Amino acid sequence: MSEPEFKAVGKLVVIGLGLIGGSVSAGLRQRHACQEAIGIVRDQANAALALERGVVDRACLSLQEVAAELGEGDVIFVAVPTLAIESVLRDIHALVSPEVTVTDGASVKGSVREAAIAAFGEVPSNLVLGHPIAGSEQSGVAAANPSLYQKHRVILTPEPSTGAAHIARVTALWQALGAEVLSMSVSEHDEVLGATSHLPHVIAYSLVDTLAHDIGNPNIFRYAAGGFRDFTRIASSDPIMWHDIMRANRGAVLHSLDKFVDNLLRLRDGIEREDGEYLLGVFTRAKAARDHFTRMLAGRTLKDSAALTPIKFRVVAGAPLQGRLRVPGDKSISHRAIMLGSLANGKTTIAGLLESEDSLATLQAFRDMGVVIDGANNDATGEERVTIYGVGLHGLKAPQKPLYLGNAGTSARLLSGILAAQTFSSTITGDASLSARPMGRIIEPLSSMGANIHSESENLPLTFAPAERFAAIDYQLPLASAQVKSCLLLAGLYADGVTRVRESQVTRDHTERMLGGFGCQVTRCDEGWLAIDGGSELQACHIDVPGDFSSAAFFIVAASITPGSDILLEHVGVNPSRTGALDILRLMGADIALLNEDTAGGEPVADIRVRYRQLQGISIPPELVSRAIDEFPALFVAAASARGVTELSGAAELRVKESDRLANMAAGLKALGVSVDTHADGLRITGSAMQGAEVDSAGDHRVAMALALTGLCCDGAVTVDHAECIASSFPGFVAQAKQLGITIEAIDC
Ligand SMILES: O=C(O)C1=C[C@@H](OP(=O)(O)O)[C@@H](O)[C@H](O)C1
Ligand SMILES: C=C(OP(=O)(O)O)C(=O)O
Repeated sequence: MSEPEFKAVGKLVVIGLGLIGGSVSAGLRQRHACQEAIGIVRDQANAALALERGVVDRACLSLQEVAAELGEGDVIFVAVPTLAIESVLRDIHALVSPEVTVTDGASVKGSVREAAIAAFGEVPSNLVLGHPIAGSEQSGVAAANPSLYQKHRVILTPEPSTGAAHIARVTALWQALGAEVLSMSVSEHDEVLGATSHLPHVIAYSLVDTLAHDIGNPNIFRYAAGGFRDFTRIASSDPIMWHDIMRANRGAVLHSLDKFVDNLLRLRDGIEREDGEYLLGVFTRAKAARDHFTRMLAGRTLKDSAALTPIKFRVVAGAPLQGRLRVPGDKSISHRAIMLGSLANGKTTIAGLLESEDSLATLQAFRDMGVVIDGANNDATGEERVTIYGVGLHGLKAPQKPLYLGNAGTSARLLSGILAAQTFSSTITGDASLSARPMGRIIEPLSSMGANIHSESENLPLTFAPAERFAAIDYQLPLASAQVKSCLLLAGLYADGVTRVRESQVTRDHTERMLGGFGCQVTRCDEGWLAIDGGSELQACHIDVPGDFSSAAFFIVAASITPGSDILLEHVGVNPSRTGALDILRLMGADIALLNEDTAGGEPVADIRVRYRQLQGISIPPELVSRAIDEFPALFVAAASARGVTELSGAAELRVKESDRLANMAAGLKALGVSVDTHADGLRITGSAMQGAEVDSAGDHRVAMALALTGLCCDGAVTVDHAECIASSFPGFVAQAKQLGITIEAIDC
């Protein structure tokens, strides 16, 4: 490694060369990030070992030997067991200049602060308390590892009086070791660590101790398989250190331990009573939480899409598209299957559920309301299935925290219809994009049913309080929206009387169809009114989710614009209320055939064969707009590669999707040299040759995937920034695009 231009610290003195202290010293030495690393050790044997292993430049038996050499810029790192810290701090107070920065690595911060007050009479401004979250069950200088802190977190707990220069120096020290530095208060730190680190150690020690002593059977360890080994790894940690930690953080550890014992007793009771549902509830909730946590650690989180690992797409024109594949499950149908399965009586199974950020947000929301959802697991045929143990219309439980719906508009609006009618309060939140989307469209009709909804300027967060009365309404939809229609049909399940809704344009009818599958008929009355009876119970069923037409649309356009292409997309949902894009593309001259037409779970499905044919610009018939609403980003790319002009009007809704899709697609296409004029509710695109450039998804999954398609007909590569947002609907987009022969790379930023 090359020598850095400046040293993070001057001289480093580590008092206590165990795993923690030894790794700091070895790491800074290896990175040439300190002038000299000096270890203060107990005895000659440890001194010799530390020197031999290259952990320090110099080893001494007492601080006194080096104290006089130290001044501003130097750092003393205290890494002795927690209960020995006070006497070390007394030595430092007596021997060392207050200009020297002092820090520590103890797991409990409250007791170190008390030790400092006992030793110095206060927490001195040169003492920066810290804790690296990078322990291991190994101990001693022999375990010192220069990379131990790489990509780990270090929590500093500075006091208001701590000197800024000292904090900066300690921060630089940890950053030089590759760690991420966070800051929190002493009490917050001890509470969090009590629950997440100290409690698991108590449990691991206790479990091994129970098996070792109480059962008294030596064979027990001989046959202890993976589970035991994985679970008890930390019971091999240094007993003295953990003895000290438990005593030092007694209050917080007892608090977490009481909660755990209480939960364990309830689990014991559930096992005794053979309460399968309770056991499954605990286990599936725990598995979901643990999987969520694993995803978070991997940087793939159901959180703000800003927290996903950033990627760019790079696409270049290449060979024709060839081959066949099945796109993942339909997003709209997946949301509804989770919702209705949760509200049904009995066990619903779902095959082909979409596992994307949006649908998983819905799934998590119902888990947060006490619904047991298991899977996806392989069934006997090898197919992945999700099982939902429905709680009935009135069985949801109050969530303990706001329901976080990420980027999912469908989830927010449909769920609102359900939450507005519950007897408990709840709040829904979302990422920045979802928080900017209009919610007045559902607040207004739900409020007229009696719902009690609070929001600032009709945006998320929305808070639902129990309604005094919840009554059916007749509602003529003022805009074309399947989400609003579905929200009201779901609310209608809970309302007194018959709820009626009427739409003036066709929108997707998955809710109506699926309610029928759950045994609750939505009646189609005269003059286009849909009616649902309040109090209709839902009966669990099996749902087969077809491939998502909106995801397939990207490949349909890709094959239509790439000369020589011929692809087959299998088992795609072709519900006529969704396939306006097929009509539009056919009007433009596309060669698309539906084969093997069938139904699955009450939805029409087919294999879609697409062959290249030169497209022509058209004026898009207004009656097709609501049936093609999500496919416009892809259709705009078809228009850009077509001969002539394509015009669209009556599509103002595109401005309030995950982003303003008219503006963002126009910006992307213009950057490639296409002539695009936008107006309030549409645009005009003149097909032309395109030049590769860097374009931006604006965090919108459909814009990201549509702009990627432009690379197929550009002269030069197209790079799409902020492409990680595709996880909302189609996490496997790149892999499937490659499978069809598209030359696309996802580049980590
Ligand atoms: O009901 C649904 O599943 C959806 C309806 C449409 O939204 P609007 O109802 O806002 O048009 C669509 O854009 C969205 O992707 C999914
Ligand atoms: C608009 C979309 O979804 P939602 O409204 O559920 O965020 C979409 O997927 O294009």
